[in-house]
Amino acid sequence: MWACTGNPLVTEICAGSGLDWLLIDGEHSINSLESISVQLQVAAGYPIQPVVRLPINDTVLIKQYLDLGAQNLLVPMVDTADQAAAAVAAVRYPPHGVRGVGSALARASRWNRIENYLARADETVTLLVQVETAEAVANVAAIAATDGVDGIFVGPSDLAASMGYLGQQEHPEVVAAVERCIRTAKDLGVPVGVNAFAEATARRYLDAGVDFILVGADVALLARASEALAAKYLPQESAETQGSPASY
Ligand SMILES: O=C(O)C(=O)C[C@H](O)[C@@H](O)CO
Repeated sequence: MWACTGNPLVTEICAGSGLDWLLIDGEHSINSLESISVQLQVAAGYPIQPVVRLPINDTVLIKQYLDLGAQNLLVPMVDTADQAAAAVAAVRYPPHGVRGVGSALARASRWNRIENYLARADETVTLLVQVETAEAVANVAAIAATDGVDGIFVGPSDLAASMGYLGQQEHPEVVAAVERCIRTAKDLGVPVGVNAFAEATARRYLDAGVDFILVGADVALLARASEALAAKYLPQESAETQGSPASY
C-alpha cells in the first residue's frame, strides 16, 4: 500500500493491517525527511517491509534517505542503464559508490551502535528503480540487468502518459508494455513490481508473475470510504455537492 498522508498514526494503522509491505512515498505526497523518518520508526514495530520512494534520482537525497534509516529505496523515472547505475553508485559507499559517510550522525547505523556498519551497509540496502516511460520500457532489459539494481517497479500511470494515454493505465497498449517488462525481468531473474489499484488488473499482473504489487493507497482508501459514508446518510445531491472543494 502507498503511504501518502505523512502521518505516522495512519502508517501505523496500515502497518498492522496484515499487508506485507508499504511504500512511503516521497514523490507524490507531502512526505518529508522528518515524516519519513518517524514513519520508519513506527513501521519498525510491525511485520512489514517499508520501501521509501524518493522524489528524484538524486545522490544527495539518496544519502539523506539512507542516513535516516530507509533500507529499501524506490527511485522513480529511471529511463536508462546509466541512470540506474547512478542510483547504484549513490547507495554504495566508496570505493564502490559515492554515498557520503555520516554514520556517526545517522539513524541508519543507530549512531554507530551497529558494529562495523560502514563495511556492511551496502548489503543492507535494497535498490528498486522505476520503469515508467516508453524509453524505460525500451531499455528495461539493460536497466534490470544493471549491477546493483535489486529489482524494477513499473509505473503504469506515468507510463501511460509517456505513451500518449494520460490517465489510461488500463489501455491495452499500456498493459502490454507492463507485461513486457514483467516478462523481461522474470527472464533475467530480476524481481519486478507494479502498481495496480483495479483488482482485475492487479490479478492479471500477479498471473503474469509480478513479484510485488501495490494495490491501494491510504489517501485513496480514506477518500472512497468517506464518500461512501456520505452517500449512505446524505441525500445523493447533497453528498455530491459537498464532495468537491470550491477551488480545485
Ligand atoms: O506511474 C505510476 O503508476 C506510479 O509511479 C504510481 C503513481 O505515482 C501513483 O500516482 C499511483 O498511481
